[in-house]
Amino acid sequence: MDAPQHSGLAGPLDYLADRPLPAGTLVRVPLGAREVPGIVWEAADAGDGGDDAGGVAPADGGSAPGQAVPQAPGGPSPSAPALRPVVAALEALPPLGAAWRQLVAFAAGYYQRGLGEVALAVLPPELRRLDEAALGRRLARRAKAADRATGRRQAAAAAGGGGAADARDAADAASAAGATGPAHATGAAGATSAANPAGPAAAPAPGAGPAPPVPACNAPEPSPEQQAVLERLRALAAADGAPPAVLLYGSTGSGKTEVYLRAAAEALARGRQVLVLVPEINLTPQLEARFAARFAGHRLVALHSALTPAQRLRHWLDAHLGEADLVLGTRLAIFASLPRLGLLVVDEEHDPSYKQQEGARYSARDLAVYRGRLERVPVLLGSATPSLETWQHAQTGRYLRLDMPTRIGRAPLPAVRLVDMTQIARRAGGTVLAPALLAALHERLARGEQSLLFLNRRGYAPVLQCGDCAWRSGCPHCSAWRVFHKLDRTLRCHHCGLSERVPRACPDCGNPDITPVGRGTERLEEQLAGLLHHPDGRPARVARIDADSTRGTGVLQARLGAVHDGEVDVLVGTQMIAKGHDFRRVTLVAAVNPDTGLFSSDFRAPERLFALLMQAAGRAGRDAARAGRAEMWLQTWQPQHALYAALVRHDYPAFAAAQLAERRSAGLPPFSHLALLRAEARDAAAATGFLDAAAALAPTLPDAPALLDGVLIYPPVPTAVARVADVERVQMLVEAGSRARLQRLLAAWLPALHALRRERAGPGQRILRWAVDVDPMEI
Ligand SMILES: Nc1ncnc2c1ncn2[C@@H]1O[C@H](COP(=O)(O)OP(=O)(O)OP(=O)(O)O)[C@@H](O)[C@H]1O
Ligand SMILES: [Zn+2]
Repeated sequence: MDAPQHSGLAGPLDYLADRPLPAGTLVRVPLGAREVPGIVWEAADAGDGGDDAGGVAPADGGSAPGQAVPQAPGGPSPSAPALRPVVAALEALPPLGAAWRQLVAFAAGYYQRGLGEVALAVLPPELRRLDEAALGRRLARRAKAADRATGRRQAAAAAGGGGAADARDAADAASAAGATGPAHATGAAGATSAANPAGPAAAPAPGAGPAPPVPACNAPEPSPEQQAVLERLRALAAADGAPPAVLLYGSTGSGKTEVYLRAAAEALARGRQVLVLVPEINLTPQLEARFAARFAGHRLVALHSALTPAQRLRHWLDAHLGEADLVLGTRLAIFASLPRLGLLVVDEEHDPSYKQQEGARYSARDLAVYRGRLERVPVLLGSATPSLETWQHAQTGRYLRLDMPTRIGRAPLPAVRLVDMTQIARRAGGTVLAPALLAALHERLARGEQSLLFLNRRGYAPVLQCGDCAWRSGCPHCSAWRVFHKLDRTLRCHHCGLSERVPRACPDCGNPDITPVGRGTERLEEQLAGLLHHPDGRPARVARIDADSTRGTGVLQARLGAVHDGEVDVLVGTQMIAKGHDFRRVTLVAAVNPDTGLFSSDFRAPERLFALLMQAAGRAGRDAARAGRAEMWLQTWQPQHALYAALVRHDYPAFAAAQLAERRSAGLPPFSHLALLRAEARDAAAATGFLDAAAALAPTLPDAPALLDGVLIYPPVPTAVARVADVERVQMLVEAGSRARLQRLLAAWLPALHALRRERAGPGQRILRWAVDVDPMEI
């Protein structure tokens, strides 16, 4: 669905129902000539005859704005045009709770999208396709399976388990109450509050009595720092009102995950559900294993985009029906419906992948903070290198910062060594690794330790070139080079996906001598295989992990398993290997060419590079017994750079202070608030023209002087890769001193841009699409 983003046009529409439907009920409604899924957003007033379903947020609401009937809280007003009836209602499904609807409404408003668009986009696609009968069958099947499981669990509880079964029963009962639908006009609210463990059937209320026992299964004794953090968290959970978001600022390997596990155990013991967000799908299996091992008696489900549609629906229902106690997922899981949510964890909160980059461009991290406040549950943001926004909030006291500076087992952080590449004689083909680094790698091989080589560029070489003429392997459809992949002898564009066999000779002059320029992970792997050997002459076992080498289910997990089992001596990879992994035998991490991150036009590039390198360094020396020898090597042509100087001292606070000072003087976030207007067209002039016209519209808006006070609208510029798949992309930055100002302007301005787009239909004016990105991550 190519739903245009549209603000202000996409509030709920009114429909008729033959009986009162509780808010949060999934329905199918007519929209224009089509039938679309929708959600009852506001139940009609029970006193008005009960024939109005209230506002419905249809999936495509607003794409037919002429249909929009303003929401009339007291039922249809006499002057309103005839309402169309709801086609079907999925009454077997407990309605989506008030908190969930408020989260979605907030996200739609804040990120300037249609309500129905966001609401339906964040539900499992399969759910939208089910009809009442299919859903009924599915729920009946689940109920049967659940009965069997409850029997098993009650037996287990009798044998000494905790209050999980009780809380589950309460949730089941609540779901059942919600599912009766028409008889309970306030069913939605009833379901959410009944599902909260406040009733006698539930586990002890927060703060009642001493801390509940934590299941002891394979849990280490917490360190003093972990202990202190957990005590503070306990106090927060027991206090009245919404707790502040907590930044868990802990070194790599300080045991943050162990804190999540224990905080989760305490929430579970209170009968609550726990949501844990991780930045990348490929980090979910290992974390899932850790949680599953710890919480054997609890239901744990994953929610991410790599699930099959059927799995995603099943897991979503587990969460929504209150049957899953723990939900572990990537950014989309922030919208999971959790009737008894008690704790939100955002691991590696600084990670850019929490920002959705298409459609509704939301930040799952920011929404987690909002959701925590809304539902009055603790939010734990964990990082060794927090985002500067979060760090600033911790400085000003908006978030509570809890520190864990010490690595488990008092292991020191790896020593950081800068290799000054300007001092190393250039050889033909480029120096792969500095001699000192090569020697350090051989030391590890001799001791039977592992090394990680990190290069954030996949493929064999980023470009091929002809030795005779000016030909280079450009992409015909993008302003980018096509990357040479040697293994399957292709030239591939990483932007549009175009893949072709490598030509035998230069397509322009016929010269057979075309050569790779630069180095990607494939080439690094190949070169290392010839360079590295054990003391007895055996070649080193080199493996590679990047998006190319790990296609296919299970490949990545198998390869990671080989590293954990010691079957690999040197692991080469992209940022996929830098994050999260708890490798025990790695004592050397090297960044082969990190400088590329220093000179980006994006003001967040240094922040991202610093975090990535700190995180990569954190993969070394995680086993205290070997940590004394752990090293992080950086090959750089910029040895004096302040970023590296801070990295050598492991000094995130100094780096953050310097960056924040720069941002303050440049008026950049977190000291200002940004939105990007993007336009795409076949022709760059049309995209630029649209944005210029949009900028010209702003001062003509009603109340423009007040709206534009303290707001800067910059001239449109091409994006970093300006053309992708023959589409030109231009963006325009809008900067405001406060969030509220930015929101006010966008809410008034964007609706006018829909009209503008329709007007600009002339030759050379047409754009393909436009969108707004609030709090953009990449500039
Ligand atoms: N209290 C403890 N006693 C002993 N071992 C512990 C303790 N806490 C954590 N560990 C172990 O220390 C290692 C590092 O812990 P963990 O993975 O939780 O760190 P982290 O802070 O999440 O790391 P990173 O941010 O680098 O991913 C793990 O192997 C974990 O099992
Ligand atoms: Zn391309």
